[in-house]
Amino acid sequence: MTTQILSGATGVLVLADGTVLSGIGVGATGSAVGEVVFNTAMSGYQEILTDPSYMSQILAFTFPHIGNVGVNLEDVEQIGEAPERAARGVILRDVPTEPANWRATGSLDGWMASRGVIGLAGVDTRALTQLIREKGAPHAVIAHDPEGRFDLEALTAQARDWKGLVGLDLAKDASTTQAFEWTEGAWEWPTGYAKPEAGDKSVVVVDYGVKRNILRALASTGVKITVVPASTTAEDILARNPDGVVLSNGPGDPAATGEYAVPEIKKLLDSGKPLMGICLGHQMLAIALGAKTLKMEQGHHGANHPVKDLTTGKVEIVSMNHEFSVDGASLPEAVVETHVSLFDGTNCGIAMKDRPVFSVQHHPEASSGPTDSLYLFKRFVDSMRA
Ligand SMILES: NC(=O)CC[C@H](N)C(=O)O
Repeated sequence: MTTQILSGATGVLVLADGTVLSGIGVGATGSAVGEVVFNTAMSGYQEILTDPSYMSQILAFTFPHIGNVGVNLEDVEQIGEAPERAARGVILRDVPTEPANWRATGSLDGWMASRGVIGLAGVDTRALTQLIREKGAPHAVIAHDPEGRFDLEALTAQARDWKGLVGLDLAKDASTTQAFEWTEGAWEWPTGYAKPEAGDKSVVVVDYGVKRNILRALASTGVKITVVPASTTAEDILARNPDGVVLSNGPGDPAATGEYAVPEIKKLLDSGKPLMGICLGHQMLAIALGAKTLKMEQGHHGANHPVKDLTTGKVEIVSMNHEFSVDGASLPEAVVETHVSLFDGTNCGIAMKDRPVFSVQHHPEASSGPTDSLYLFKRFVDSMRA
């Protein structure tokens, strides 16, 4: 890969080893440091770019045409007013064209600029993806300057000095600081999927960086939802007398957030209440049960990942976004492995043998991606009603 900046370049990606990719800056100007990951989804860029689990990451889309339909305020966004709680950098093959969609309220470029998301377009994303596949997710700085002034040495040093995601608790920054009731945004349950009916049940969602579509999916079952901060104690959660607890997705290293979250999850387990974990919530539930988590060589980010449900034998195509995973070999006796990735065999789900407690690595709320695993919300709601 090149270490030269092409003439006329207004954006760069500088890796910790000194590799430089240059192209056209889009979105916000300035620079941001993070780990570069690639996402293979072909649609849903607005949902992906507002997923809090991408905090401290720079996202390269493998699909070349991103931004064609612009952005709209009606489609699902995973975060409201806190754009810093998501990916801070985006890498694109093509410069986004003028939006062509009757629902568009603006361009991707303008939306990124207004949210402080720095973009770099016109780079060889296939070569970048191959590099990530060979060497793992590199630490890097993405920078955009309309005048094309880049201090490559300083940017390389910044990338090299960044400590990375291992050991980093980001949930505390992604989480709400106040408990609140979620009353908005139930959607119509898609046809063809048995709709969970929660009746008068209530849940507490522990927000480690929760995607709004998890709340919307739950709201669609009729359940009463209280969202609480990541640092909430089990005592405070149980004092709300919920019928079940959801441990949300979120950014960062599960072992780091687990330092304060896992002792509380253990107490929630002792309460015997139904528990459902998603992604970071899955990883920390596994730690609470005695398993280990690892930084993956190849993370999973996309909307086309095959996962096998080992209890039914069915394969579901799912949305994925993770760089850490539960070490399937470390699962304790009390736990069964319920799902595995058909890409690399990594663990994608667990359940307790004797309690209504389960979790998955993938995203049943989709957003973006297919809805094959929506049944998991039904499994959870049914366990609260049982
Ligand atoms: N989507 C998530 O919750 C991600 C969990 C965790 N931060 C990981 O990268 O593995």
